[in-house]
Formats: sequence, structure tokens, C-alpha cells
Amino acid sequence: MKIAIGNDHAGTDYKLAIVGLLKSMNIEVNNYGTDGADSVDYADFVHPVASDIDKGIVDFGIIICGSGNGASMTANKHQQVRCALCWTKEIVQLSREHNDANILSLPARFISLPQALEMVKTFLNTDFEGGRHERRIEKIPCK
Ligand SMILES: O=C(CO)[C@H](O)[C@H](O)[C@H](O)COP(=O)(O)O
Repeated sequence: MKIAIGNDHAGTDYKLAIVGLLKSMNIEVNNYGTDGADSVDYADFVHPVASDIDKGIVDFGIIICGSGNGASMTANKHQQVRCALCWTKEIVQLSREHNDANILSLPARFISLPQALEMVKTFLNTDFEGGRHERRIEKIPCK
């Protein structure tokens, strides 16, 4: 499995911990930064993650910022992206089962680090249910 990950300054600490978790699971990571605490603009670090999804060169993306909103808005501009902004494990599970989300957006300023790590594990271990949800996700893109 290969995952692309990106964040702004609000998400750096969580991102570094998530990269550690992914590597301990033998998952290959494309880390697009930022790895620092200096203030940056989330779109500069989210577009590369979403582009990896568009190109089909990673299985999933994870993006992290303060509220998760700017990052998910940016990611969802990409044609192949279904990015879910999640704040509980249950919403993460539904984002995979019902929406086949391919990018998880985490709001670092509103969840704890243990919660974030648990949510990442849930995201990676939950399958899309298909069925009626297949028809619905097919209607998402603007034609
Ligand atoms: O929406 C956001 C990015 O997706 C965020 O919440 C940003 O992290 C936030 O806007 C950054 O705020 P700051 O006051 O510049 O640290």
C-alpha cells in the first residue's frame, strides 16, 4: 500500500506521528510536507496529495490542518478525489463504507493525537460496501 500525506503548520506534529504509524505498518509514504512549524498555506501541500490520487499512483491520501476544512475543500477540487473531513472514528468508518473516501482530512486542532491515529487505522482497515452506494458515488462528479 502507498499513501500520500500533506499538511499545513497546524498539522505537522500529527503528520509526523501518522507517518511513524504508517511506516511501522510497512506502508510506503509520499510526504509532501510541511515538516515545519512556520506558517504556510494548506493548498500548497494538499494539491500534491490530491494529484497523486488523480494519477492513480497512491491508494489513499491523508491531509491534516487546523479545522480540516480548507484542506478538504482543496482536495475535493480534484476529479478523482473523494475527500472526507472526519472528527470521529464512526464518521471515518462511514466515509469508507458509504462514500469510498480516498482522502481522509483530519482537524488537528479539534481531535487528540490518539484519536487521530485510531482514525487513520480505521480508514485503512474499512472497505467500501458498494451496492447502492456505488450508484451514488458515481453521481458525485460534475459532468
Ligand atoms: O482550514 C484550514 C486548513 O485546511 C485550517 O484550519 C488552517 O490550518 C488554519 O486556517 C490555519 O490558521 P492559522 O491561524 O494561520 O494558524
